[in-house]
Parts: sequence; C-alpha cells; structure tokens
Amino acid sequence: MMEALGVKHFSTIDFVVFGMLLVISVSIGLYHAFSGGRQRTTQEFLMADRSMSCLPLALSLMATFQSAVAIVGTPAEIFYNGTQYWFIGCAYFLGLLIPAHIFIPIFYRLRLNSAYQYLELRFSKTVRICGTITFIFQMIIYMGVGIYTPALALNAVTGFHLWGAVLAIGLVCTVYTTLGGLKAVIWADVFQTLVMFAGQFAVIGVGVHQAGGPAEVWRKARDGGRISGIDWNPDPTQRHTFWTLGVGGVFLMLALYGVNQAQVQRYLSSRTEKQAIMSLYMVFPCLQLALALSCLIGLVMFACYKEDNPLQKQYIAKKDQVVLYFVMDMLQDFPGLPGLFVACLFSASLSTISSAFNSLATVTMEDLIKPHFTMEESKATLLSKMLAFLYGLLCLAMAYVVHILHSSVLQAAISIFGMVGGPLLGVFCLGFFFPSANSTGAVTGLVVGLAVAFWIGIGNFVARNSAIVLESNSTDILDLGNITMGPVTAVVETSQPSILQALYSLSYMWYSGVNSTIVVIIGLLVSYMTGPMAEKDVTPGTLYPVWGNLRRLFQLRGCYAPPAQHNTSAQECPILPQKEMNGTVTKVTAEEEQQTFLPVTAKVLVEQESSV
Ligand SMILES: CC(C)(CO)[C@@H](O)C(=O)NCCC(=O)O
Ligand code: NA
Repeated sequence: MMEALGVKHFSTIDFVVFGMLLVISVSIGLYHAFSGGRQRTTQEFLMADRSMSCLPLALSLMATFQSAVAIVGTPAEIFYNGTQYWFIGCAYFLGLLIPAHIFIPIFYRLRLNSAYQYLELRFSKTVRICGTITFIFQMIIYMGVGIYTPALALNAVTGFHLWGAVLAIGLVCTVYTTLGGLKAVIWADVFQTLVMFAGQFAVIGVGVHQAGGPAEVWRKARDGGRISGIDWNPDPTQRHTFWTLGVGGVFLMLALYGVNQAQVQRYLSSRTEKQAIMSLYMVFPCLQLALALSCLIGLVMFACYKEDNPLQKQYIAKKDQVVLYFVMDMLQDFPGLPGLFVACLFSASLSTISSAFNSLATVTMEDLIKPHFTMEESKATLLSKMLAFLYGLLCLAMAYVVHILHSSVLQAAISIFGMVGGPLLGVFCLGFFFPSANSTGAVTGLVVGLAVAFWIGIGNFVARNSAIVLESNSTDILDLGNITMGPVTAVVETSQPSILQALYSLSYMWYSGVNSTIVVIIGLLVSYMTGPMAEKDVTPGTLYPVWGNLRRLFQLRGCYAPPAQHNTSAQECPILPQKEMNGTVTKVTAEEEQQTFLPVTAKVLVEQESSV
C-alpha cells in the first residue's frame, strides 16, 4: 500500500534519538534497582515505599492511560470527523474532582495495598477475587492494543519490522519494571511524558509552518467543516455529542482515574493523602494539554492535506495510520524529528505497558497469592518480579491477538474501558454509596453487568461490520442501474431500527455509564431480595456518607449565614474547626471556610495519620 509514495526511512540521527529513549528508560530501572532499598521488599517494589510526591505522580497518572492509541487515534479522529471529540475535555472536571474528594480519602485511609482489598473489607473475599480477575482481564486486553498500535504504525510507514518493534517495547518495559519496581515505573513515566509532549510540539510546529501559519490552519479547517460547535443532540446513539462526551466521559474517567488499580496504586504510593489529592488537581492541566496537542495535530494535518486525503489515495491502509504518514511526509527534511516523534509514540506506550505490568503484578500478589499463602518477604518480592516478567510475555501474546482482530484503536480502547471498567466502577459505587448492598448483590451485579456489556459491545461490533457489508452491497447494486431497485428496498427494510439495533448502536462513550448503572441497580435489587446489609455491620471507613456530608454542608451554611452568630454556635456546629485563643472562639475567615468545606473530619484524620 505504501508503494505509492515509497516507504520512508529513518536517518542515523533518528535512530540515535529513538535509541536514547530506550537507553534512558532502562537506566531509570537500573538506578532504582541499586538505590534506596534496592527493591528487596514488596512495599518498595509495588508501593514505592509510600513515599511519592504529587508532581511525579501527576505526570505518571496521565501517562498510564495515554498510550500510542491516543497519540495516533485522536488526531485521526479530528482529521476525519472534526473537533467534536475535543469536548471530552469537559468530562475531566468532574471525572477528576470526584476521585479526588470521594474515592481517594476512602482508599487512602484504609491503608490498602490494592484497590480490590476494599471490596473484601466492604463485601467479601469472593467480591474481591471477582474484582481482581475482571481488572486483570481488562488490562491484558488493553495492553495488547497498547503495544500493537505503535508497532503497526511504525511498520506501515517506515517499514520497521512489526514484531521487532513489539519485542522492543515489551522487552524494554519488562526490564525496567522488573528491575526498578514502581519507583522506576513512575520516574520513567515522568521522563516519557516529557518526550511525548516534545514530539507533539515538534509536529505541530513544523506542520503549522508547512500549512502557512496558524491563521491559515484555522481558515482551512473551518472551510473544510472540521470546526464543530457543541452538539446538544440528546440521542444516546450519536457517537459524539456533548452528552456522550461530557457526561458519558465522566463515567469513563471515573472507571480509569477512580477505581482502576494502576491509578489507585499511585494514590496509595503517595506520601500523604493531600499529595494524592493534589496529584489529581495537577493532572487536570496536563490532560487538557495532551488533548489539545493531539487535536491540534489533527487540524494541522487537515490543513496540509485537505484535498489530498492519504487514505483515499491509498498511501495508507487504515485511518489510524494518517498521523505517522503525515510525520514522515512533513518531517523528513528535519533530521532527528521523525525519530523524536517515534520516540513520542513509544514513550506513550512504554509508560502505559509498564504501569500495566506493575499493577498486574501487584494485584496478583496482593489479592490472589498473599491472602492464601504465607511466604517470606524475599520470596514474595522475587515472585512479584517473576509475575511482572510473566505479564510481559503475556502482553506479547496479546499483541498477536490484536493483530488478528483490528478496528479503530481509539474506539477499541475506550470500548474496553467501558465494557470491563464500567462494571467494576459499578461495584465500587455500590460499596461506597449504598450501605444496604451485600456481597451476593455485588457479585450478581458484576456478572450481569459484564454480560450486558459484552452483549452490547459485541452486538455493536457485529452490527457495524454487517452494516459495512450491506453498504458495500447496496452501492454495488446501485452501480448496475435502475433494474435493481428491488434489492435496494429489501436492504432498506432489513435495516429498520428495532429495539435491539438501537441497543447495539448505543454510543461507545456511554458504555461506562450504562454498565456501571446496571451493576448498581441489579446489585441493589439482589441485595434487597437476599437480605440487605445493616449499616452497623459494614466495616467502618468503607462507606461514603452522602447524607451526612450534605447535612454538614447545610449546617455549615446555616452557622455562617449571619456572621454575628459565630460566637454562639460552637456547640451546634461541632464539625467546624474553632480556633481557641485565650478561651474565646475566634471567627473563621472565608478562606478557612472554603478549605473546610467538605473534608473537615478528613483533615483531622490525615493530620493524625501522617504524624504517626
Ligand atoms: C483516557 C483518555 C480518555 C483521557 O483523555 C484518553 O487519553 C484516551 O482516550 N486514551 C485512549 C487510550 C490510550 O491512549 O491508550
Ligand atoms: Na502511556
């Protein structure tokens, strides 16, 4: 397919730039293997000694779910369908605030080692194991997409050996993850995130220049109909609207940033609860920047190619390849830049795969092995390292599976997050917010949720594929002329929407929201049928007191309404931090009121904990 323009080749300097990425990543692993506690305990290998601060955590949190899939998939989405997808940025507000103020305080104060330990504390061992297995399943499929995507893109455009690239990513990742543990994974994420941004900036810089400046890019994109206003259409089967992206996206973000072990492990590895919360505040601008850069690349590509679509000209075989084609086409006169962009692509994937290896090793150790076998710390650490290595090999195998069934990578990845991550989110929400939910309800909810998720997800896949077949059939028939009107109407009749078809055409952006809601509803129904849990039997600290917090908020307002009442309200508002000075209660300033808004009791707890 590439013959039309010839396969582009890397110059020596490109190989040097790219090689440096691999060497530095491995060096970070080596450094952490021989510094600190030398990775001799599982606390260090899997929890980074609970010593991390918010800045590296923020960059690492972003890197986990930002793989080559986003780097090549997002610009391709904008290039073909316009800027509507950009509105997913609206979902980042609630999608990060909710984990920061609801999920993190619960996880952190329970001093967990894995997110799924929560499920045992709240429900039972069975729920924990079901949760762990679901997570393992999700991450293994996702890793396959994550490792295959950059390798395929590179292969299609530069002729770089496909399985050579897969092996390079898999091996480098396995080495530094196994040697350096979570600390190496997080610090490598920091370095790789910087490389990622550098590569994207370089492409935008050169692309804007080639297209004739920013104003020209804007004009061409607007004239080509690629600038989209917010689409308020409430139809849930529309792929991208404000509702699917901005509201459905919140559930996607909750599944990823709220309850996914890879992220929860980072919150838990934080030095204090406050640092963990801060890291989510800091990841917000980083995510917005990453989204903006990849959307801009899409617009710049459009400005450069407009009438000259490389897919139609058959320079590329798949929509997702347009970015690398563009990079090799535009950057070849700038030695080193193609190498930088490939480094960017590999950085994105390395940081995702390494987080996946480490989190998979953690849950296998903490949730599946440690509760059932007692072993010495040194043995446990060795076993954790072997697990990280084994998951590395498994990841290579998954790349092969993805090689066989491929579709648009961005949609595939987000569908997986919703189909497997959505039901998991549901189980956690059932635990946090519904005291009466019991273990039977949680397990039934999860199983039904997963079944519905796969039914809708696979139904959608099959329906889309048969629609493509129908579409191509009908155009073939139409080409023959008038005589064939009969068959055409037949096609129209068979494609009349039924309830099932409507279900299958649900936007993939809603998967997380719909599937988690199903788990909550089924979970509650079954809990009430099998005997709801009494609130006094629920492990303390595992519930989020929704009503309690609302009531407190209400009382806060009540106490503050007339400022003159401050000195009389000490008794009625026990949760307010009153400053005692010489025996008199002083007024709490507006700023302090802001700070004490929800997590008042939280703060006291954290301060107590961190001083221990
Ligand atoms: C996770 C989000 C939605 C956050 O913006 C985005 O980065 C994304 O769609 N990622 C796709 C999966 C990936 O890049 O591997
Ligand atoms: Na990544």
